Amino acid sequence: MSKIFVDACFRKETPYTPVWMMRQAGRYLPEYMEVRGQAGSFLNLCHNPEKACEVTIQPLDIVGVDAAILFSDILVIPDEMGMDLEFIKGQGPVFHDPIETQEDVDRLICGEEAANKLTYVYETIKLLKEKLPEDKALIGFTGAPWTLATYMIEGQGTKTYNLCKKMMYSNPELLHNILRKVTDIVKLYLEKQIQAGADVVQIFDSWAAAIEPGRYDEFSWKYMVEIAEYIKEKYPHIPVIMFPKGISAFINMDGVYGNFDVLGIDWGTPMAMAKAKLGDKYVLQGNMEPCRLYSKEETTKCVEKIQETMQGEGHIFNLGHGILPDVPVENAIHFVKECQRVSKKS
Ligand SMILES: Cc1c2[nH]c(c1CCC(=O)O)Cc1[nH]c(c(CCC(=O)O)c1C)Cc1[nH]c(c(CCC(=O)O)c1C)Cc1[nH]c(c(C)c1CCC(=O)O)C2
Repeated sequence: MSKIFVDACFRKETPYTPVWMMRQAGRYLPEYMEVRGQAGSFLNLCHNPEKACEVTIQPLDIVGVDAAILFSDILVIPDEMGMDLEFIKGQGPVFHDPIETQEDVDRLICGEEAANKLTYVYETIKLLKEKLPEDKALIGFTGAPWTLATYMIEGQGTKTYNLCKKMMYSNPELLHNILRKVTDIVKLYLEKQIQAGADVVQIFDSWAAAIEPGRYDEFSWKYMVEIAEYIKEKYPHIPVIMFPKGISAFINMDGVYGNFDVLGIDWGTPMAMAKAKLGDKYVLQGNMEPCRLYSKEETTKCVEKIQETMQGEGHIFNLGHGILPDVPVENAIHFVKECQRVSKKS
């Protein structure tokens, strides 16, 4: 049976434009909070294939999205490289011993060895393949090397990225050594997700906009393209989605290149501009401002506007970044229904 989401990634005719939401499995769902409570913590939930499978499926049943995204986190990679991830309430993810020197990089577990430690992710995917309806696609994912490196160097989330940027401008070789190690693991990680059953993969570069546009290729995009091309060469039937958040300047400079299928557009980039520059080359995914979800009227207006721009051609509906924890579930359901309604072909 064909999957509408995979078809749309390859620009094939679909009965309507499929929709999913970044962070769709998460805290806005009371059902998620209940399972997380049973698991004890967010990381325990990631490590428990049965429960991770359950929360992956929740938004399909409750909100009606057209694809599932594996429940995990981008930071399980540095965790398994030996960096010891902790999620601290009110603070977010923390690595207590961030990377400062080449010796720190040399200590990291790399390649196959690190990728093989992520067995709980592959087990979750295998379980999901048994449980998901045949017409729903399963999206596997990873963080982009740059976004992962920001946490590995800063030790936590940051507003200024000063430690990363100090390294970028004063010791770029060290930064490239980190990016190289992470890239090599990510290639294997995505490959193993595909072998376990992922139908599509997305690379999240959430902190792309921290890099000045003229240096974005050098420190992030070229590594993302290397990963995408590794996957496309071996698994051409698997769509690859790139999500470099906040790169309208990069789009404007025609800096987007590479062998992948779908480009995720963040909410700060006008869809019409992305379409004019790249709509012939890539299917575009996005891009409602996630806070529109606080108002059903604003949601409808935005969905209609995106539909008017994209006309159901080479498009996948999504938010322009993740859904926030305090969004009413009924508004998320409204968003999904509206996307399916406005794009339905009669
Ligand atoms: C930067 C980043 C992270 N994680 C992720 C990114 C890239 C995407 C983006 O930009 O939003 C990706 C991610 N994180 C999570 C998923 C699961 C799948 C899905 O999208 O539903 C995915 C794809 C679950 C999660 N990851 C996290 C939660 C909340 C944890 C909880 O239940 O308390 C979930 C559901 C925690 C997390 N994880 C991360 C942070 C900064 C935080 C804490 C901040 C926050 O609380 O939102 C790192």
